[in-house]
Amino acid sequence: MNTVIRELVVGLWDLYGAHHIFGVEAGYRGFYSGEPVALNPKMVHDWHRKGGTVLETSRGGFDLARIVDAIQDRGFNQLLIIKFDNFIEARRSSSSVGRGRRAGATKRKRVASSASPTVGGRCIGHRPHTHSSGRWLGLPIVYIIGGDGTMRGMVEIFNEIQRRKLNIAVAGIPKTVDNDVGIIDRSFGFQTAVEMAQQAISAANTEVESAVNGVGLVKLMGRSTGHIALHATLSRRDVDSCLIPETDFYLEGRGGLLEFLGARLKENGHAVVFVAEGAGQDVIPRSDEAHVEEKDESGNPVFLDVGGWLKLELKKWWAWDHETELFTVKYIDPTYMVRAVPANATDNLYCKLVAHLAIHGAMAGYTGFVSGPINGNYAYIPVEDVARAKNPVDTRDHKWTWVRSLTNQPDFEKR
Ligand SMILES: Nc1ncnc2c1ncn2[C@@H]1O[C@H](COP(=O)(O)OP(=O)(O)OP(=O)(O)O)[C@@H](O)[C@H]1O
Ligand SMILES: O=P(O)(O)OC[C@H]1O[C@](O)(CO)[C@@H](O)[C@@H]1O
Repeated sequence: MNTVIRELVVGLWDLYGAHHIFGVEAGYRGFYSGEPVALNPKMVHDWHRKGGTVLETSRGGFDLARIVDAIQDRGFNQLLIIKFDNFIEARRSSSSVGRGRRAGATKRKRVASSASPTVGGRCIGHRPHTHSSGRWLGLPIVYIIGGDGTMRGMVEIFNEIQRRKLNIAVAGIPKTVDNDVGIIDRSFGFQTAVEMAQQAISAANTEVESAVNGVGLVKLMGRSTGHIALHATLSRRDVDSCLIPETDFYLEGRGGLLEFLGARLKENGHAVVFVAEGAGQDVIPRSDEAHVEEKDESGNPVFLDVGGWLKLELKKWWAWDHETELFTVKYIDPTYMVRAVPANATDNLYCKLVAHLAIHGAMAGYTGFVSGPINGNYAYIPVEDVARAKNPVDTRDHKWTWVRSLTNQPDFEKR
């Protein structure tokens, strides 16, 4: 996240002469409840080496009318909305607007503006250049970067801006560590998360190889998709079972996980299980019916803790079936560890590419688009398509087949 902000500020500053750039903190609500923070290349120069997000974050707070009012009233000229809380305001120096592709001769209205730049959420904006006549030369651009929820918010902001006939373009960069945004090849931050997950897996392996009948249980991020668990399994190889939201699994009986782990412990004396946090939600007993409805501030379902549940179930199983034998479960939950670190080299470079792609696309007059690679080709994609698209693990494709052959785990098909 910080790398994208850094690249946007430096790109706007150095490539397009945007010298009044501001950041706003704390989410979409920042449009209407926060004050912008002036940013410049000197200030952000080392942000690519920081984890987390310097401009703070939060969920929820999406109030469409107040957000677009803020854009309109505060004289936002160009905005980059990073993640679901960050906006960078920048300014195009010339030309016409096109929906997801360069419009032909769409005439751009020239709007006088001396308003100070506005930024919503964690926005970064700059004071618009004005022509010596005081006329404003550029076209305001709203850039939005974030996960599937952010993309849905972007569609609403874009449609409202269009409805109000505001002379503001909207651009976006998709981002979520789960890599659950569709159409684009991958989200920045995903490869860093997979790399960080290796540390948890190493620890699990070391612990269980040092124990008698040790089971290493690692719960990885992945609410609706198991990409991190899948890629961590393939890159580590010494995983005995990979459980993801896209596949069901069961514990008891023939072909169940417990039968499989019993055989592994008998054969090797230890085993490692990866479970994505969104897996097993339909097998965990829901003692508190109210819990079924729990949502986070953005309306996302709050999942039951599959890692804690599995740890208890494994312990109960062993106590029941092998009460005289030693057994231990080493449970590791690196959830925030894999997300709170600085971007690795690959992601750092990727952040620069998508950030500059978004700036150039917006400055070239595109609107309602998301920038990102499709089959390795960088593209501008209509935001509605990205907001609608999902990116589940395809359990029929080669990668999942590799996981199945590498772990030899059951197919959990109830017979
Ligand atoms: N359908 C929607 N319309 C408008 N705003 C939305 C919609 N869905 C989510 N949002 C808003 O978008 C923001 C981001 O959503 P959310 O918290 O789900 O994170 P996200 O962008 O999906 O990222 P991540 O995948 O990291 O969780 C939140 O402020 C939320 O209120
Ligand atoms: O920061 P929060 O609200 O706990 O969100 C955690 C969730 O965000 C994600 O990292 C997606 O960005 C999920 O994998 C994870 O469950």
